[in-house]
Amino acid sequence: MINALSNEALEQALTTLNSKVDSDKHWQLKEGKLYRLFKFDDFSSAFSWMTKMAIWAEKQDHHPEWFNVYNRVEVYLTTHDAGGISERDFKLAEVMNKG
Ligand SMILES: C[C@H](O)[C@H](O)[C@H]1CNC2=NC(N)=NC(=O)C2=N1
Repeated sequence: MINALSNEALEQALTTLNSKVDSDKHWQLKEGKLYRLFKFDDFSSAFSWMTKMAIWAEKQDHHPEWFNVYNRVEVYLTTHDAGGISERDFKLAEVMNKG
């Protein structure tokens, strides 16, 4: 079992995550989930990134909710088991930022 982060811990973790990257790479809270838009050069680049992330996600048993159209991937992270956003979502967000 894993706990959802408190609002305070969530804001703190979000600030730390975003402090490492430029503002076009920032995550935000949307619909109660950790959200970021990723943009790639083309579909091939987007999909190869998704494939790499999918393999990592499967190994961790923690999976993204995502929507791909051509070179754009919208990612929403949440932890159903915790009923909110947990450390696992922030770990996955870090991995996704690195690509
Ligand atoms: C049974 C299995 O461990 C769970 O359903 C896992 C699978 N992947 C998951 N992915 C995400 N994002 N959140 C979860 O709570 C979750 N739970």
